[in-house]
Amino acid sequence: MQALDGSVVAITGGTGSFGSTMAGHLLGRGVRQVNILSRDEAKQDDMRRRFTDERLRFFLGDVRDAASVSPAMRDVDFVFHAAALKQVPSCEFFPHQAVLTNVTGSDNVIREAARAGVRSLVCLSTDKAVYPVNAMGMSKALMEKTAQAFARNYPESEMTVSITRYGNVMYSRGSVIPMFVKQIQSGQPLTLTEPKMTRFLMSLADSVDLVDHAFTHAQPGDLFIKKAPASTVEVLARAVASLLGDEDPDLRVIGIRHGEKMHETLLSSEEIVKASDEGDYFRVPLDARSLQYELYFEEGETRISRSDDYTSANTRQLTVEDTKELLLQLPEVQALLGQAT
Ligand SMILES: O=c1ccn([C@@H]2O[C@H](COP(=O)(O)OP(=O)(O)O[C@H]3O[C@H](CO)[C@@H](O)[C@H](O)[C@H]3O)[C@@H](O)[C@H]2O)c(=O)[nH]1
Repeated sequence: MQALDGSVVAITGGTGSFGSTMAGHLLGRGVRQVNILSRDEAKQDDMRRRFTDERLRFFLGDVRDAASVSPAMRDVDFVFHAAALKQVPSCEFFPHQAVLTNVTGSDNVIREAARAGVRSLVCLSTDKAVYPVNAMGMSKALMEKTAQAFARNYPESEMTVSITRYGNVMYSRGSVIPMFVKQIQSGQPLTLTEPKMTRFLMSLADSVDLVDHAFTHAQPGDLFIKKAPASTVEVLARAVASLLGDEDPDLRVIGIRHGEKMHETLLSSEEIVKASDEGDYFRVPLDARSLQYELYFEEGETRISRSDDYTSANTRQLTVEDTKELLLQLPEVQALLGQAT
């Protein structure tokens, strides 16, 4: 168990919603210093003013440029790698940009962190990396492979690299929940891509817990998944509308967007057979075999057992009432309804 108290943590993409929430959480946990690496000086300035905490240090840089990553890694114990291009439609139109940031950039972060003597690095991934159909998911899948290859190829490294994989984070910037809120507030119909499409729903607080868990429990190359319920897009729209007092919202179906799946997969059946169930989490250990498969043949490594994928269609399905309950736990929804605690 590696304690975070008194340690120095670097967060790539540290001004984004994940990164900045994680920073606030870590400051609360008593870390000595948090290095924020990001590209946008205006967002850094906003964050500096918002936090007014001397333990925050800001580094301008881009994960694509290894030389700009290295200063943020100096004397760092833990790294949370959240920098990414993560909008599905924009990555679909500019896939090579996704490769540069999500694959090459991740490789740079892993190398620079290892070189700087970091103890543990957690990479942030997404359900869209499993059986990927869009460029964002494909690039994140390659990021996962890059992290696992580091663990496999450098077993002597002092650094533990692990991965956390999430479903949709509720109320994240540009996502469908704040969009539904705006549509209701301005009296417009709610636009549904496909009413029966399902998504895993997680809060930002849940995702921070998952990173914390990985920092303190990971073995090299581990992949962690938090179990989560799911709802259909229609249920989500009705729940948001109902919270805002509209029990019979006007729904308009606009059709599936570029690169979208009807249902997401958090864990493939191939991963499930290797995973251990740790209560709130699944943990998938690294397949640490080398390329010399014949060495393992005799030991009968193959353990094939039939299993289903863990998907947003077969996890616990939320009703409108369940979804409302989940939404009411979000600080953004509490603020919206004037119930901030
Ligand atoms: O007008 C709209 C827009 C979206 N949706 C649907 O709502 C769901 C959620 O959409 P959105 O909030 O845009 O999230 P996703 O497209 O699922 O992907 C988001 O969530 C991923 C996992 O958190 C992140 O990795 C991505 O960056 C982010 O775009 C999907 O089923 C969409 O089809 C609608 O019904 N109507």
